[in-house]
Amino acid sequence: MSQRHLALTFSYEIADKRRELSRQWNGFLVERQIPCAVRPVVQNSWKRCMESGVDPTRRQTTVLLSDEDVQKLIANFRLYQLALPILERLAKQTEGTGHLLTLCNHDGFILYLRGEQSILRRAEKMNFVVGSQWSEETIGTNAIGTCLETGQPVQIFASEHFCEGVHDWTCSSAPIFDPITQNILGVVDLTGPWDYAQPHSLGMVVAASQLIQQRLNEEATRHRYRLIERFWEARERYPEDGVVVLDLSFQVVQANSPARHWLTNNEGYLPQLLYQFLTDHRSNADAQKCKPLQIQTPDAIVIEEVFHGDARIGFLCIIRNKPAANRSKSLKRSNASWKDLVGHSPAIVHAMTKCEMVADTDVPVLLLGESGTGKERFARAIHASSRRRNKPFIAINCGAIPKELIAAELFGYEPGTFTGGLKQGKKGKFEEADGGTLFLDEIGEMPLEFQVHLLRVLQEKEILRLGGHRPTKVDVRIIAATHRDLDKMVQEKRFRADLFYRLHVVSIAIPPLRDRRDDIPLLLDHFVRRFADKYNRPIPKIDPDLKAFLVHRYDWPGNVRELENAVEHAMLFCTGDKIDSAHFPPAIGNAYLSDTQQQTCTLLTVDSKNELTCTSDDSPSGERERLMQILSETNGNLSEAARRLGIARTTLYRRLKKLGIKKRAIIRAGNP
Ligand SMILES: Nc1ncnc2c1ncn2[C@@H]1O[C@H](COP(=O)(O)OP(=O)(O)OP(=O)(O)O)[C@@H](O)[C@H]1O
Repeated sequence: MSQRHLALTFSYEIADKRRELSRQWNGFLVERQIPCAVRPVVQNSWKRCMESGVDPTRRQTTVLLSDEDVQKLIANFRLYQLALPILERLAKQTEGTGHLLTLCNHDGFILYLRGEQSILRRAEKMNFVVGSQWSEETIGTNAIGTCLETGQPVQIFASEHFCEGVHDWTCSSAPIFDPITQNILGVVDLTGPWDYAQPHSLGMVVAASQLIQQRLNEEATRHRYRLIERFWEARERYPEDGVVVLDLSFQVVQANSPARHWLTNNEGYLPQLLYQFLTDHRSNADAQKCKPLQIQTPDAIVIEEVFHGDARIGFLCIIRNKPAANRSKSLKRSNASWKDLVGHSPAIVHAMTKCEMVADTDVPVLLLGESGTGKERFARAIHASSRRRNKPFIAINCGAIPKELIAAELFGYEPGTFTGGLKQGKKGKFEEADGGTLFLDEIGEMPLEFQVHLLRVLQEKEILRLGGHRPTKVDVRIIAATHRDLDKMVQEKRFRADLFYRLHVVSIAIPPLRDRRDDIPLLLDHFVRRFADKYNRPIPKIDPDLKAFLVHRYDWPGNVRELENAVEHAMLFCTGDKIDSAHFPPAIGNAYLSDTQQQTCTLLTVDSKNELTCTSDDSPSGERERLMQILSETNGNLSEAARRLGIARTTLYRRLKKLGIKKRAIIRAGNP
């Protein structure tokens, strides 16, 4: 069903029913003196439901887990055991009120459900049972789903529910947060037939969630103490080595100074190792009821799990006193894929080294940099030097796909899902990239409401095609890129924090060209050779003044892409053996001409005492001193002086000659 069709259905077909229910409900509210205007929280939720195509005529949620899957979720849901005594007590207190008490996980799956049999039977009609999902996406506006979306306690009254099948109910939910990451862990909810509803229900779930939150915080503090205790034990045992303890979200809890030093020099490497450790040695189910595991990595880092009772609570890492920090220096650029990346500036070599260090792992990498700096080039090089190199590299620009199509593009669709869609259905990019790498370019442009779906796929490693019922496992390494400040977007709530942390296990900054001018001559030569080859012609030379301008003074707002296009333009228009400014695109040609004018305005001359002065009236008075200073600093070395002035040596000679500056004046400046 198309968005438009849905919108029409929403507005015409069920509007009457909705109005009738609203009237009854508002009457009920007025009777009890409760304000009854449609609230922004409900309006916003309806908008989200419309946008994600929820069918308002839906009568029940259709996402239901098997008993086995429910047991697995409960086993890994640390909140469950902790909340159980509080929930059991509350269930007793609400007996006879016609309400059902539930605890749901962060995906909105009901894992705990208590209440009277008659109400449970009524609720079954809309699939309100253990294992069913109550996210907004599956069953529209409802307290559980809306609370998960907004992170706020909420009560949703009868016809405020988006889907028809839930109009006879009123529900109240309050969230519980992870004390460390502040992500929502779950939701406590009270649901009952709308005519039994009480505004107090919201207060009750808020009180219950606060009590559970308090238990969680106490537990987190106990875990932190245990981690710090483990740190001190290890510190005494390994006095020569770096010692660091980290919590489950790989945040450093405590580190000694050798470890802090190592962490600064090897930013992002430890989370990558831990991620690899978990992928290689532990499934989630193992994390409980088993013994702590200890391994030593080839670069002499010992990783040991830290347990508290049955539960894993963090990691202890011992960085052996071996110069592991030099590891990056000894790393050889082994693979041909890196040879296509031109650059020898420290900034680019640092980025390449970091990329190569993580290339052969499966950790997600986030590449940060302005447009045209080479992020996709880096992503391809990472893929080509990983063990996935013989599988597909699929790139997708998240900013270039219309919002409505993004789910179909990434997850694919089954036959007959869309009018106008392919008859046989279509694979999404995740399936296309199976076994290989998926490059999510411009990830900052990913619509906020879609981010939760992407996060789920990254966590579950399985996708559900649109219109499909059976999820498909996918094995994909994610590399994402953006020119935006994602940190800031997270603070402004324009990018989900949980997705951000998932994507940026390792983040690598690709510097703009103006911050690595040393690379410009190499890149100019590289592209001149490449286009000479492409257009089958001899290699021309770039005019030295123009080259000096391009290397030292032009700003390159479009970075390497601009440079590449500019050289291709020049190669197309240059027919002789020398490229000059007229062959470059007008923007660069004009910038060069105005730069030359500025340079020649500040003419040098020599006074009667054979000393350098400026003739330009409007030239700054300090100019003379500056030039003398440069000649003095370079000991009269004209090549070096030209380099510092950002002009070609021939230009400096020409000017000196034009101004009649004698060798003697230059030598004097060099030997004051
Ligand atoms: N270090 C490099 N050596 C050689 N070519 C490069 C280098 N960096 C970038 N390029 C070339 O510059 C062009 C732009 O690079 P790329 O598309 O990777 O940039 P980007 O940062 O992904 O840009 P955007 O953010 O706009 O997508 C490409 O043609 C690429 O091959």
